[in-house]
Amino acid sequence: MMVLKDILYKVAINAVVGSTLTEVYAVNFDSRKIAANDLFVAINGVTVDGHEFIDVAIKKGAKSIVCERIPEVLVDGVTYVEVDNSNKALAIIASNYYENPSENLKLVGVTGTNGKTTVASLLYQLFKNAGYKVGLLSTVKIMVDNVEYKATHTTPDSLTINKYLTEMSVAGVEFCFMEVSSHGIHQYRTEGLHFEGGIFTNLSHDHLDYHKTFAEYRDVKKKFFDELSSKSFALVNIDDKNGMVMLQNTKAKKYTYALKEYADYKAQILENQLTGLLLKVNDSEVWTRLIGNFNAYNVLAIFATAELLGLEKVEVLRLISDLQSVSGRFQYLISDTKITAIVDYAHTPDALKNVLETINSIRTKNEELITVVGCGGDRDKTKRPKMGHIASALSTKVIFTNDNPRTENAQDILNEIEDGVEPQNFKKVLTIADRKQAIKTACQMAQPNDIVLIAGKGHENYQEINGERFDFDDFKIVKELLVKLEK
Ligand SMILES: CC(=O)N[C@H]1[C@@H](OP(=O)(O)OP(=O)(O)OC[C@H]2O[C@@H](n3ccc(=O)[nH]c3=O)[C@H](O)[C@@H]2O)O[C@H](CO)[C@@H](O)[C@@H]1O[C@H](C)C(=O)N[C@@H](C)C(=O)N[C@H](CCC(=O)O)C(=O)O
Ligand SMILES: Nc1ncnc2c1ncn2[C@@H]1O[C@H](COP(=O)(O)OP(=O)(O)OP(=O)(O)O)[C@@H](O)[C@H]1O
Ligand SMILES: N[C@H](CCC[C@H](N)C(=O)O)C(=O)O
Ligand SMILES: [Mg+2]
Repeated sequence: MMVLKDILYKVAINAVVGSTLTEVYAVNFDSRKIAANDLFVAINGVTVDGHEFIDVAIKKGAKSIVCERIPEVLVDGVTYVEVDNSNKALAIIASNYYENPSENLKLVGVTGTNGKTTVASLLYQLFKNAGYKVGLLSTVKIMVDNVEYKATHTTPDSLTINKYLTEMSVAGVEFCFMEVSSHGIHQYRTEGLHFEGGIFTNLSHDHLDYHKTFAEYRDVKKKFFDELSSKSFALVNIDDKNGMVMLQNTKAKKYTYALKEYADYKAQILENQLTGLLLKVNDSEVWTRLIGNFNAYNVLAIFATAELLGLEKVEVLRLISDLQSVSGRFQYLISDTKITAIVDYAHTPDALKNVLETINSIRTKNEELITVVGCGGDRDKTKRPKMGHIASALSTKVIFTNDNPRTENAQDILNEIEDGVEPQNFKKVLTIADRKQAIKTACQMAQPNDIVLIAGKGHENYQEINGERFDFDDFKIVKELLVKLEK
């Protein structure tokens, strides 16, 4: 329980009607979850306007309302607080309500189009192996040291973030690594958090349904670095031309990493195999089980972050060589019949291109690369032909199939993917809407030493069709099919 006035500390307020001495039992932004004496924050969302639910919230017992427009008809005994942006206010309220848990641990945010889950999860793993209590907020899962929770978002809402950070701080967690998505920044989910450091992996095409232009998408990411404090570090991939943009206005201490450009942290790929990478990181050699050029960037980011957080270089190198790959990120198995199946979360044109180029750099000419891929519904449509083009150009055979159609017509999505296929590649393409059937066909087509790539869903254990989630796990399915085919 807290007094409204204290919960509103540092919130930019335009107007108040009622008393700020009102007691607040809990904070919520969903009227359906309001209980007696709660504070309801009305948010003008993407689909509906939370202001329409102020009455419902009051009927359910809300005694304080934070909103962008004070309603014309007021209810006695209720305090109304007007702010410019409810999402932003909610984040500051969340920090106040949970007593600023981000200040009790070292919080590092990872942002960029690809590699956030990989970098954050591997940092969690590395610091755990170094003997620390660690937290993780990621697309795949949330970890409060050893306790696992289901993740619903890449970056949860600000109340949820602060709730988990509190749990972490109570559990004695010293370091927390979290993914910071562009939606998260744009909706102020990370506003007001104290970050010890920020990492920028790269920027390429994604979410242009939500952010409209690439410049807007880039500037949202940049805002995260603009808001870091002078005591924090900003670590950016300088081989990506947007790396410098991220550093432009930050007050944080600036560090760069790169494979190509001059940088504070440099890596060179000495060997690139299906079993791992041999890297030269600054002056030291290190072997990692992670596969593919892009993972050289991820490993370098991890090395730099661990050093910036105070770990010894020799120790960090040893820990890097012990890292296990992240579920659904280039996760592979080799069947008894010598077919290699790879499950990867590549769901953007850039990630798909990287994964295919990596496989092509490893496989020999007479081995086929059969790719099974689709695109999610209710998401950026412009990436569909691009992914169709890339998949068909860089594979020897490709089967287009459903990802998560969500509320869209699955066939329309497949048509849009096919639109990107160049005429000379038509002969490589099959379309099998049913994902399981598509994976099965790929496995049946594969000969010994061929590679089957199943891209787009990675760790996901469901397929969402018309708002309903069905059990579906690419890795489990391909594993079972390959075993069956062996018999
Ligand atoms: C498009 C988007 O980002 N939507 C997020 C947004 O919801 P919204 O704006 O649609 O909410 P809304 O339904 O319009 O409702 C507006 C407000 O009215 C309230 N409401 C609504 C109904 C009611 O009866 N009573 C009530 O009070 C709602 O609680 C809400 O506060 O705010 C919600 C609360 O924080 C999020 O859960 C929700 O994420 C949805 C589920 C989602 O799918 N988001 C994806 C796109 C996302 O955020 N992805 C990124 C990762 C992207 C990446 O790959 O990088 C992520 O960080 O997860
Ligand atoms: N540093 C990188 N650069 C380019 N591609 C990468 C990089 N790291 C991983 N990838 C590719 O992108 C895919 C997604 O990786 P990851 O899940 O780590 O990204 P993410 O940023 O967390 O994605 P999301 O936005 O969905 O949370 C991987 O499966 C791999 O194909
Ligand atoms: N975080 C991403 C994941 C996309 C994964 C892909 N399988 C899809 O469903 O589009 C998003 O929500 O856009
Ligand atoms: Mg992620």
